[in-house]
Amino acid sequence: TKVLIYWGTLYQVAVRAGFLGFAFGCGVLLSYGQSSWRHFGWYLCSLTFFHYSEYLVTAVSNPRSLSLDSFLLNHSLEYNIAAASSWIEFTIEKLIYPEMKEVTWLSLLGLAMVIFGELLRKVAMVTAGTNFNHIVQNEKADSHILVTSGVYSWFRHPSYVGWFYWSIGTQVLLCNPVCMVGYTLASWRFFRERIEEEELTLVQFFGEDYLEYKKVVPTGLPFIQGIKVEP
Ligand SMILES: C[S@@+](CC[C@H](N)C(=O)[O-])C[C@H]1O[C@@H](n2cnc3c(N)ncnc32)[C@H](O)[C@@H]1O
Repeated sequence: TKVLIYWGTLYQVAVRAGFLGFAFGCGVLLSYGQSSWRHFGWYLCSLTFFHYSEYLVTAVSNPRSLSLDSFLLNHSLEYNIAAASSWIEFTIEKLIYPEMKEVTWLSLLGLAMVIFGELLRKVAMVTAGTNFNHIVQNEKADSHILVTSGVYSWFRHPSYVGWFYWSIGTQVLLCNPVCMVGYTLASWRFFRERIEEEELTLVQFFGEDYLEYKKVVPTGLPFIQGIKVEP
């Protein structure tokens, strides 16, 4: 007998979505159990929800840019190392000093940061619509317009602000002191560089309009000013 197997893109999407849903379910079980891994359950839910919703919101707000990469699961080697480091830190500290992982108020603060960051990022994606692309565009599409409304009137980079606080929030949630510091430094440096590159292209695309916008609206990230322009 012949068996037809479909290995196309939709299958690949389903595998990732199914895996994220399964891991999210494990997170829910851990969260509601009485085990001391409860806060790790919250973390697992936060992480898998983030990656799943990146795909979902891209599908809704900018479907033409949708691809397997929209899950952001293969962001970078550094991103994967950061994730693995936080699991290792959590496990080691939990073995040596279990009380450290039971600081519920700190985990709740982390969860609040995660929810705030997640919401801000997704609101930014929806607000920018087709102007939002996971891959920073080097050439201006005809349809690309400058977005300055809603959360873009608070910050020039609301989705990066959201992701920044989300990432630190995951480590506050896990009560991981080493990764809290590490994530803050690594995310800050990553976004400082990313914003400079991105604003270089945005000034090329929108000229005076972007410079005016830049005068009025801050980046949203602490101590990051964006590109410097000669007067
Ligand atoms: C991953 S999105 C991030 C957008 C923005 N930096 C943020 O944090 O919300 C990157 C794309 O957004 C575009 N972009 C950034 N700011 C924009 C704005 N104010 N209006 C329109 N497009 C923008 C860039 O050209 C780039 O292709």
